[in-house]
Amino acid sequence: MTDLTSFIAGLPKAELHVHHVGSASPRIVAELAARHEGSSPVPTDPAALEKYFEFHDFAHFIEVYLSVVDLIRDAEDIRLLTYEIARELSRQQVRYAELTVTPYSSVRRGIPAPAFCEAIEDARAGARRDFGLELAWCFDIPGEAGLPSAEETLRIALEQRPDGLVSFGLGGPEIGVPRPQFKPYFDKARAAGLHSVPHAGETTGPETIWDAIRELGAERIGHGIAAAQDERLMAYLAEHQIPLEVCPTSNLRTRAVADLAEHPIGRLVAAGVPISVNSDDPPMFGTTLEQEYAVAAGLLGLDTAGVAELARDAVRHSFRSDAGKAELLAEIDAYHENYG
Ligand SMILES: O=c1[nH]cnc2c1ncn2[C@@H]1O[C@H](CO)[C@@H](O)[C@H]1O
Repeated sequence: MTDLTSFIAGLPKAELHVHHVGSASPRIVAELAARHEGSSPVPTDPAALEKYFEFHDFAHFIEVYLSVVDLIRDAEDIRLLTYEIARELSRQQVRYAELTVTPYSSVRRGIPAPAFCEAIEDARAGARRDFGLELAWCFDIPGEAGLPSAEETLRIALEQRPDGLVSFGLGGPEIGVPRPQFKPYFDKARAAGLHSVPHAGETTGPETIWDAIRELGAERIGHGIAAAQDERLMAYLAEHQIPLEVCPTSNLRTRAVADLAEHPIGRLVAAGVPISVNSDDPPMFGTTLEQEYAVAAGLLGLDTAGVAELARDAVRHSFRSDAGKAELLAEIDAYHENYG
């Protein structure tokens, strides 16, 4: 282990962009696939699963993602999945995580909204009790399912309003799914006190990010790497301190970027755009949050002080309480001071 790798491993962290089903470990996916063998294309064998998680492009990724979503059939699956995600995050010294969950997908498959919310909240209590990890939820609209899914996601968010819910998002494909159509739903979610965190500029250009800001009131942007193509947008993000949640390996694996060396993270940081580094769908992309910190450190030329600052930025950009932020920032400071 290099010095930087071991520094990253022990560093207390916050994770701001990680998808619920996309965080299912190969063991959990295999277990669920075995339970539903015959009715699902998802392989149960780990080597075959690794191959299944090789994506030709973003559309293929979403197709595979939804086949894994389809394995989750009841509230007990949700509870197990969420608790196991918390275990893995805490293993990486994650103290606070905003998990993007898509209640629409589960409710559509027959899990009632109250049972879904009860299951994630149970796991949240377990994560705090057993792992010292604070979980929060971003309820996202699966863009490919259109306006009915927006309506339903908003309804679930407002009617159930689980304690951990902090934000409202929009995921899935961007091509053919213009952001402005979702404005009424984001308006209502924001009026109810939820933060706005849509995906934008992952697979389409800077105009989608402008739409996310102007129409959806985005306070943070999921991915947003296309901002690097627009100087005026980068200046705007810097001036208004709208952070991007950057997930380098995800962009490589969905082929949003051809090569990590071409990843725009360096240009974004040089332009003063606030960023955090995140893992997105770690097992599906063969990565971890620790690995994303290492990748970012390589691309940005960071030493331990730079990596500690990256971890602080994620805390600062989070929707955690001020007291929670202060506690985690102090923990990062102490770790950095005492290291080595
Ligand atoms: O990188 C990503 N970009 C967009 N959506 C994603 C990504 N990873 C997982 N999802 C998930 O894809 C589903 C279908 O819309 C949603 O559940 C969304 O959360």
